[in-house]
Amino acid sequence: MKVTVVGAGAVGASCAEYIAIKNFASEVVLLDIKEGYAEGKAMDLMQTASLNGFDTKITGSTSDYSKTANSDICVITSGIPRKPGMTREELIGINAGIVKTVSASLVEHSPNTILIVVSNPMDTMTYLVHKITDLPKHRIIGMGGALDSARFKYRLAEALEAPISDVDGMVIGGHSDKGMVPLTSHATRNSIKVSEFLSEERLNQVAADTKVGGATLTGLLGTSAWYAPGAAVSGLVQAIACDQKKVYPCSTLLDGEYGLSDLCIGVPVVLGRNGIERIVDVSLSDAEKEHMKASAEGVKKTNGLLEL
Ligand SMILES: NC(=O)c1ccc[n+]([C@@H]2O[C@H](COP(=O)([O-])OP(=O)(O)OC[C@H]3O[C@@H](n4cnc5c(N)ncnc54)[C@H](O)[C@@H]3O)[C@@H](O)[C@H]2O)c1
Ligand SMILES: O=C(O)C[C@H](O)C(=O)O
Repeated sequence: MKVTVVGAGAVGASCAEYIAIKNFASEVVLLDIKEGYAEGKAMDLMQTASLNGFDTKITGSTSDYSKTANSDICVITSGIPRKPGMTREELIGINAGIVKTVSASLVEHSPNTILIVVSNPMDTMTYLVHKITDLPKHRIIGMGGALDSARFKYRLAEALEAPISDVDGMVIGGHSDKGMVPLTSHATRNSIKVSEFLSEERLNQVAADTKVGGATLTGLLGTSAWYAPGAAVSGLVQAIACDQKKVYPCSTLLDGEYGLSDLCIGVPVVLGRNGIERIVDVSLSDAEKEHMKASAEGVKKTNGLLEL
C-alpha cells in the first residue's frame, strides 16, 4: 500500500506520522515544493521508526511526482493555512491554484488513486478536484467531518464529564465555522441519547463550541491545528487501505442525496478499499434539515468564486 502526502507542513507531516505509527502502509511519500523540506521531514520521521516500532518506509521529494507514481491513496494538504481572525473561505484565492496543479500532477502519475482533499476551503477544493480530474466520484474524498466529529466528541465528553470512549456523535455539513451541522439529536453516551444528561442550552453550547473548533485553535496557536487533522486523515487512509467499511462523515459529490446536488459537502459515507462505497442517508430533525440547507447554500456561494 503506497500513500502519497502532498504538503510536508504541519498537517501533512502529522498525517504521515500517524499513518506510519499505525503500521499498515508499506510506503509513504511526502512531497513539498520547498527545496529539501519533505526529504528532511521524511528523514526525521524515519529516525522515529525504531523508537515507535513501525516498518513503513517514508521518503521525501521536492516536486518530483515520478516518486509518487502508482500511489493507492494520495492526500492533498498543500496550501496556506488561515491566521487568527480569518475564515477558511478567504484561503480560496491561493489554495485553488495550488490544488489544481497538485491534483492534476498526482492523477497523471497515479491514475487509479483515491484522492483525499484536506486543503481549505475543503468542500470547495474537493469540488474543484471533481471539475479538473476525471476520477470517478467515489475516488474523491474531502476530509473535514471526521475532524469536526472528533471535536464534537471532545466537547460532549467535557460537558458530560464522561470518558470520550463512552461518547458517540457526528458532524455533517460544510467544513466551515457556520456550515457545520453537529447532529446533537443523534449523539449518545453509551447508547443513551445525550439529551437525557444535558439541557438543551448546554447542548447548544457544545454545538457552538464544536463549530468554532478550528477558529479557537487558530486563535491559540497563531496558525491552524495539525494533530487532530493529521489523525483524522490517517483514520480515513486506514479505513480505505484496510477495507474497514467504517462510517465517517466525508465531503462527497451529491446527486440528490439529502435533497442536494452539484456540490461536495459532508455526509456519512462507508469507506472501504474502493473509496466511498455508499452514502448513508440519515433522517434529520427539521432544524437539522434547515441547517443543512443553509450550509449547502454557503458552500455553493464559495464554489461560485472558483474560476472553472
Ligand atoms: N480539512 C481540514 O480539516 C483541515 C485541517 C487542518 C488544515 N487544513 C488545511 O490544510 C492546509 C495545510 O495546512 P498546514 O497547517 O499543514 O499548512 P503548512 O503551511 O504547515 O503546510 C503547507 C505546505 O504546503 C506546501 N505547499 C505549498 N504549495 C505547494 C505546492 N504547489 N506543491 C506542494 N507543496 C506545496 C508548503 O510548502 C507547506 O510546506 C491549509 O489549507 C489548511 O487550512 C484543513
Ligand atoms: O481551522 C482551520 O482553518 C483548519 C482546519 O480546517 C481545522 O478545522 O482545524
